[in-house]
Amino acid sequence: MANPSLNVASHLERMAAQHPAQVAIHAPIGRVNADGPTEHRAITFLELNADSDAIAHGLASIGVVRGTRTALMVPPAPDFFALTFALLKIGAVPVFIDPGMGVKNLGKCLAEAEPEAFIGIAKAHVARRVLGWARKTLRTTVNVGQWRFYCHTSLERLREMGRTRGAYHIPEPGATEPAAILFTSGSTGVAKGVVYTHGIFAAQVELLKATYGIEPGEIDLCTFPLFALFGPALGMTCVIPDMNASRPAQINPHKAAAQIKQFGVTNMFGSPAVIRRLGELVGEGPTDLAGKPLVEPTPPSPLPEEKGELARETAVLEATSADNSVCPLPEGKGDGGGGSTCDTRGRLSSLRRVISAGAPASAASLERFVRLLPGGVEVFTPYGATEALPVANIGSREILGETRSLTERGRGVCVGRPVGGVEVYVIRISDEPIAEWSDSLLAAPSEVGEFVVRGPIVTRQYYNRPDATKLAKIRDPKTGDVLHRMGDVGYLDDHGRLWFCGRKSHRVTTPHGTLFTDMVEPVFNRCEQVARTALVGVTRGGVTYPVLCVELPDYRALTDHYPALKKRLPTPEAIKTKLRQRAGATFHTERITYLLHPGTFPVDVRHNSKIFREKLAVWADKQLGPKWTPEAQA
Ligand SMILES: Nc1ncnc2c1ncn2[C@@H]1O[C@H](COP(=O)(O)OP(=O)(O)OP(=O)(O)O)[C@@H](O)[C@H]1O
Repeated sequence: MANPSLNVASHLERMAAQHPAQVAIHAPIGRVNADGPTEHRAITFLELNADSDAIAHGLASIGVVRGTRTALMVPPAPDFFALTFALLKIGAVPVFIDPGMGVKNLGKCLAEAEPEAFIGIAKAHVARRVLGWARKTLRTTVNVGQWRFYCHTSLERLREMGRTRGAYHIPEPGATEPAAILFTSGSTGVAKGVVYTHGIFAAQVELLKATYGIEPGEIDLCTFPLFALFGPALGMTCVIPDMNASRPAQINPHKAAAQIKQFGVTNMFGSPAVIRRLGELVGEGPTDLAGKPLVEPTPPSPLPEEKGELARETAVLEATSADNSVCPLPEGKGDGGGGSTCDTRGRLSSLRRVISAGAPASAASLERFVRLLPGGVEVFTPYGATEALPVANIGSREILGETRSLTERGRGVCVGRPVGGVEVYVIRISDEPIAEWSDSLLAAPSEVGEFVVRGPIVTRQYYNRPDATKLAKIRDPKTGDVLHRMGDVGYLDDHGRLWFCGRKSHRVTTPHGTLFTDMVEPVFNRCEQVARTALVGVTRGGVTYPVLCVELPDYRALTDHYPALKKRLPTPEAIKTKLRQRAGATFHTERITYLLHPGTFPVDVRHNSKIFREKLAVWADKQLGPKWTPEAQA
């Protein structure tokens, strides 16, 4: 007996049968108007389902069949949804790669994924042909458009071929049958292709529904392409934003707000970069890349005053977390040049929840953004990775009201409690493969170790990367389960909450102990004289020393906003004095050397937040010179 519910595409079929007239997609016609409504094309569930059926028939007749790996390079517009569901219905294996990772890496990923078919817009085909992407394995190419464009066929032709053939019969998928290959963002090396099975997609849909209480009929502004698939599967109407999906940090917040208001959007999936940009709607001037408002720099203050500063911040925090129902905009900052929409007309009052995934979200940007939301509405920041998502969940109320102040004291970043059905263990840190699970691997309670995840959302392997698979997976001989090593370090607290302390590969092992990036950097990041910091290790004579690279606020934006400040910017020495004061207040940050970085840090293009610490370590090493040691410097 077929089990269609295991195939995510069967949710679309069900919605088309039960709610045929409900809109599945609102796609803007042309650019979105930032000041008011925009004309959108509405596609109902019935239409989307019929379109994906027609395309599925067309694809099958040109040889794209169950198991055919198919690279899909199409922006998240209606065709993307129809094609994704068509491929899933067939049982073909779509390969999703983020074009934002750059042409060189794209080529490597495509070679590794060995796609047999390639469906893309004309631009993607030009790149494919010029750069020879996947030349060895491709058999079938489809141009997304009216014309063939040197491909075997066009999407329009496929539609014509399948239009009269009715529903596509979805074959029964096995729970472990590959459903898609999704690439990681490649922030610690070349991106890896993660093999998703039908069972994993089905579990993710159920977990997202249960964790966030998402109901059919909700309206979603989907600014995160990976989640675009889940909108229709959860019965939500998807509003397509006017943005480059590979550059979420460039989203125009006013356009997003206009769409939220036009459609009464209730749910938003987004990356932390989107949350930071939407926070600008509060209208209090520019923020740095960590989402902190750029404020007038003050000269370094002595330690006793810092205690007062902490108390002041705590009071502000408490006030914020107690009541976010009133938009605390200062007088006169409402509709100024910044175009604030945070007022009685502009609050994003239809939103019921916001889900920010993919990278750490800074507390500062959450703090700003929640001021745009109705009272009681939270921003959730699920923790997870392409290989296992979601693993844990926490909301902005708990972060801003409690955990943030501990983060700033060096305790790591709280990423919440494991979601239902997912178990998280902490094992002793090792860089070696671990073939079999055993309880003897477990770290001591509260010791920082590597997170290991067990559950229905855990993927079992990377495609074509046996070495990476060996390093990341552990088999449990008792149950046959495959557990995933997150490559992240942290610990569990007494309340069962996970505290993320950084990437395992970014830890700095010194003779005085091991330092973890996310236990060190937040201590310094709250200094207003810095934008972000990044901890790296510099090795001299076999000894590794901790070095803190410091990114300064964007002083140009700051002085544009506060011209009077031009003459009062802090000197490098003043900044270092401030950092030293901070370090002295926390036991594990005392022996650090500071290095001011010119310009912005190298970061991932997608989120603008995953710092390439490997690159910074090389830079720091060069800056300090071969003869440097902290002792010699002193
Ligand atoms: N809520 C969160 N808080 C802190 N970090 C997070 C959160 N969510 C995700 N992350 C970080 O993002 C990582 C997962 O990102 P992703 O799967 O996109 O690939 P990547 O790990 O960045 O890339 P690669 O594995 O290729 O280096 C997690 O392992 C974690 O380090």
